[in-house]
Order: sequence, then C-alpha cells, then structure tokens
Amino acid sequence: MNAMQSRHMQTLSTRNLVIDIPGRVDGYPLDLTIGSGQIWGVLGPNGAGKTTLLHTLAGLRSPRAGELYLEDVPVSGLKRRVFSQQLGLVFQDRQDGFPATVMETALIGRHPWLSPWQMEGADDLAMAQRALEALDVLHLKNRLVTTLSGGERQRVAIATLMTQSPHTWLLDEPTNHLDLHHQVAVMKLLTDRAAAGNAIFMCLHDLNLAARWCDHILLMYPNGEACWGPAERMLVPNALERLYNQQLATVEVDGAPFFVPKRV
Ligand SMILES: Nc1ncnc2c1ncn2[C@@H]1O[C@H](COP(=O)(O)OP(=O)(O)OP(=O)(O)O)[C@@H](O)[C@H]1O
Repeated sequence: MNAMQSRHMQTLSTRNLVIDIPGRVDGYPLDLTIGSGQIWGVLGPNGAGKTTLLHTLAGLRSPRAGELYLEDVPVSGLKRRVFSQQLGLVFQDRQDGFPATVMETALIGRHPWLSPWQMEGADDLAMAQRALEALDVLHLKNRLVTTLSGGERQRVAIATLMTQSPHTWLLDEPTNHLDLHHQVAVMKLLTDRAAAGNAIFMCLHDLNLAARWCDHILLMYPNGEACWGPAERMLVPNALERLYNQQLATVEVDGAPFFVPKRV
C-alpha cells in the first residue's frame, strides 16, 4: 500500500463522545467506529441531535466531552486540510448564495488536495466531471447553482463531496428534495462507494431507505439515549415505535422490513 492509499484509509471513531446540545443534559456517550465499507444510517425524531452529531464528527462543533480519532490520532491535533482529505460533509441546509457555476462548485471539493493558490489541473477537472456525471448534473455544469432546483442543488452538493473524495462521507439527509429515481440512484452510489472501501455515515428521515440500504444504524432519542449496531439488530419495531412515538406496521419487501405508520 502506498502513502496515498494509506491516507485514504483512516477510520473515524469516537470515544466517549457527548455532543453539546445547549440546555440539554449529557446524552449517552457514543463509542462509534465508522469502518471502511460500512453504511451507517442515523435515525431519530426532530431535534434528537442528528445534525449536531454530524457537525461534531466533522469538527465544526466541539463536543461536550470525549474525543474524535482518525485511526489512533486525536482529530483535535490535525490540520483542517489533512482532516478534509479524510472526511467530508454534505450539509442539510446550504445557502448556496455564492454565484458559482455547478462546475466551480464541484471543484471546491479539490481544495483540500491543492496547495494555497494552486490551480486545479486536468485530473481535478476529470474528477469533478465524473462526479457531476454520476449525480446526473453534468448537463448543468455551466449553470449558476443559485438557479438550480432543490433536488439539482442536492445532487451538486453530493457531487462536490465525491470530487473531494474523502475516506469518510458524512451526509445530512442526502435524499432531501430528491425524486424517487434520484433517491435510489444516490443510495446506490453510496453503496458502491462503500463497496470501494469508503465509510458512509448519514442522517435519514426515511426509515425505509435506512432499512433497505444501511448495514449499521444509530438510534438517537430526544432524551439523549442512543444505541447502535448492525441494522438487523436495531430495526426492531418496538424500538422504532418508541423512537418516533408512532405505531408502525411491518411488512417484508425483497427480504427487507418495510415500516408503515399506522393510522391514528
Ligand atoms: N445553536 C443552538 N442553540 C440552541 N439550541 C440549539 C442550537 N443548535 C441546535 N440546537 C437544538 O439542539 C437540538 C438538536 O438539534 P439538531 O439539529 O441536531 O437535531 P436533528 O436531530 O438533526 O433534528 P431534525 O430532524 O429536525 O433535523 C434541537 O432541539 C435544536 O433546537
């Protein structure tokens, strides 16, 4: 394995991590290891702390307690640029107010890999092009992102993460704004990335997308309780009903559970 490849394989983990939600008592400490090849789904009701966790994992918010590690190195000691080569985040709400084209936006993903003031080269352009194509937005490459629809913007944001090409992909509601076809296309893309060795960790509101595509699940309760593990152990109707305070009926489709809210 050469140095470049080994830099791509640094696993993100947390030790006794307590996220900082203002005014709330400490939640259950999280000991997560987001392994290469794994696809994690984070589930929980509004306000449970999913976005706060993602921002904490991305180093954008300080935890109340505990530490993040890349392999055995505390993230707090790493340069932002080195960290950004390992880990990237697609935000839930982007401002996108900056008047950049779709191609320019995707190329922002290359910044962690370039030295200051270094121009993007042919390889960077080719990576951006491939990512835009994979997300079905290449035909929009010369459009200003401010002119795009919600779903198109979401796909450009994911393409930007793909262009960044970190080992660990954090995504906050990646299927937001996407039509059914593009939801499935994005989940398939993430599955392919995991099969290629990336680590995927995403918040999802759609329980059934999580049941179908995720192999690991973290359940976050609003009172700070949390549990995590392989999907088949976590996606238990009783636990999910308590999580969402909503009764569910369960059917099986293509060998995976499918959860339907019961009528009230
Ligand atoms: N800067 C802040 N000041 C005060 N409270 C905050 C701040 N940021 C977040 N919160 C609160 O922290 C809690 C967790 O928010 P977070 O966005 O992490 O939840 P979430 O699980 O992602 O919710 P949703 O499903 O609605 O996206 C919420 O009650 C929110 O109001």
